[in-house]
Formats: sequence, structure tokens, C-alpha cells
Amino acid sequence: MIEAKNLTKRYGDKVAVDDLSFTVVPGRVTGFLGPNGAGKSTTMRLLLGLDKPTRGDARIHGVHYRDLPSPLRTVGALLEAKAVHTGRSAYNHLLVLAQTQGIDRKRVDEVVELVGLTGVARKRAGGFSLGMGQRLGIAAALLGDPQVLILDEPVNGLDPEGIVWIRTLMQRLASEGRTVFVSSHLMNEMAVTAEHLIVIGRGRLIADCSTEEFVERSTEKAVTVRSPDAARLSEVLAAEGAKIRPDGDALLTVIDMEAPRVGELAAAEGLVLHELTPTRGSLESAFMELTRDSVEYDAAAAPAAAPAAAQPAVQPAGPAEKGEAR
Ligand SMILES: Nc1ncnc2c1ncn2[C@@H]1O[C@H](COP(=O)(O)OP(=O)(O)OP(=O)(O)O)[C@@H](O)[C@H]1O
Repeated sequence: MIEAKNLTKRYGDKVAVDDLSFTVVPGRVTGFLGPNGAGKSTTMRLLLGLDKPTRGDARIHGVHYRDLPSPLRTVGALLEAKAVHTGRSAYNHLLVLAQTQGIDRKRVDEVVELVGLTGVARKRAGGFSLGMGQRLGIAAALLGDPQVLILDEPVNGLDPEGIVWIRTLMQRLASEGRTVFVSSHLMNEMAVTAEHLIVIGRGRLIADCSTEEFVERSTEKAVTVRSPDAARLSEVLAAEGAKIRPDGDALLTVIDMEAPRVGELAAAEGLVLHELTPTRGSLESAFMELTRDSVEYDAAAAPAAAPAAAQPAVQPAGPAEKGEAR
């Protein structure tokens, strides 16, 4: 279990993490989502005791990281997406790490196999590609067989096969009852990987809810309607409260009205329909919309304005959920 309570980190005038509170429970993959510069890496460093919070508290299994009796066997972390700068082979790199932690050589063999590096384990780790470096970093995180995993952008640099592999691995680790906390700025990737999402923007909490709920609430429900009587149909639907977006001469996007109701109203007026299709907006665009005002480097965002993140678009999870554990 990971807990952040009113976690705040300032660098001079810059508030990187702003009064952030959340709980990450075992047994499921929790995605930590936010645009570039939102404060994900800083939060993870605070959780791992690599940086000191300006205010607030970060705990793992109820204690500060530095007070964990056996930190490397409790928490496995992958922080920076870069190849290991070492002349050692991948195997020896892991072996040295294992020896400093009193971990058996057998475990090195296990993790090398687990991350799919067996064929290259004797090669110099310094020459690894970003993707292989990521696998090696994940192997290092898993060495101590930890119950808690904190992974910062683990899919960075991985090819499509690697992405599926890490997704499956994280889900398996979670299903074994581990706490898996994984950051990403890719909404679509997190939507298929994580069961629960914590979304931040400009260091502040935007959402803390199940992925299903996030998708349900964030994506716009619409109906695509094609009709030779589009103009008349627009008037009829608008009069009944629908929002209409004309998408061409005969094509309408209808928002705030279900498809059957659109069909009924068209039939009542004797208007011909050539198509009536319920659709959902793209998740990626919904995420961009949700975090629009909290994108760090967006030239269009007004820097002095209060971020929209201050008004949670998706309600944070209630206290009942916070205590939930599997
Ligand atoms: N050591 C530091 N000194 C000054 N500013 C910092 C420092 N570390 C982070 N920041 C700033 O804090 C903000 C949050 O950065 P952070 O790296 O935590 O975001 P992130 O969500 O992980 O972004 P990314 O997805 O780009 O990695 C950024 O504006 C960043 O420039």
C-alpha cells in the first residue's frame, strides 16, 4: 500500500506537486497519469525518499521509505528511462545489485528470464538500446521480489511487443497481490493496462477513480446521424434539448440525446434516416481536454490562471475506497 497525504513539493517558485493525497492499494495496476511536467516523476521520487517534500507525507506500508526495514525487498522502482552506463554485462550488473542486497544468484537468473534478456545477458549493458535498458531496469526492480512496484514511464522506448509484454507483466504482478503504481502520459496505454487511475495536472489531483469510470465520464457520448433532411432534423432535435454539430450537408453529430430517441423523433416527423450510430469520443482527446489547462508547456495555457485541475472533473474516490485492499 502506498499513501500520499497533502504531498507538496516546491522548487523555488515552482510548485511541482501541490497538496496531493491518494492511496494505491495492492492487487491491481494503478495508473498515474498526467501530461508532461504534471509532477509524476517528482511524486514518485518523494514516495521513494529521493526528495524531501516541502509539506505532507508519503508512506509505503505505513512508514516512510527510509524507515522500511528492508527497502529494496519491499519496493522495486524504475525511475529513469535511460540505458545503464556500465561496461558490465547485464547479468553482472544485476549480480552486483543482488550481492549488495544479499540476494541469491538464482534470483538473478530468474529475473533475467522473466524480462526476456537471457539471450543478451552477457552483453555489455552500456550498449543496450532504450528498450533493452528498460527491461534491465525492470529486472533490477524485481530482484528483491518486492510487494510494491513504482515504475516511471516503463513503456518508454519499448516496441509494440515490449509494450504488450510489460502490460501483461504488470497485470500479473498485481494479480499476485502486489501494489503496482505506474506512471504514463499516454491515456490509451493506461486505459488498457490499469484498473484504477490517479490523474494529475500541474501537480494537483484531477481524478482518482476506476479506469472504467474515468472512461465513462470523460468520453463524450454522441450519435452520428445521416439524413437527407438534416436541416429539418436539426431543428426538431434541438427543440427537444439535443446539441447538434453539423458535420457536412447530410451528417449531424448529436450530443446529449440517445440514439433511440433521435430515431423516434425523426419517425414522428416523417424524416428519413440513412444512418443512426451511437459513438464515443476518443479517450486520448478526452484526456487532453481534461488536462488542457494543466499542460505545463502549452503555450495557449494562461500561466497565471487557476488551473482547471483545482475543480475535479471526476470526483476523487471516497474514503470507503481508500481503505480497500485485496
Ligand atoms: N529538481 C527540479 N528543480 C526544479 N524544477 C523541477 C525539478 N524537478 C522537477 N521540476 C519541475 O517540476 C514540474 C514537474 O516535473 P516532473 O518531472 O515531476 O513531471 P512529470 O509529470 O514526471 O513530467 P514528464 O512526463 O515530462 O516526465 C516540472 O515543471 C519540472 O520542470
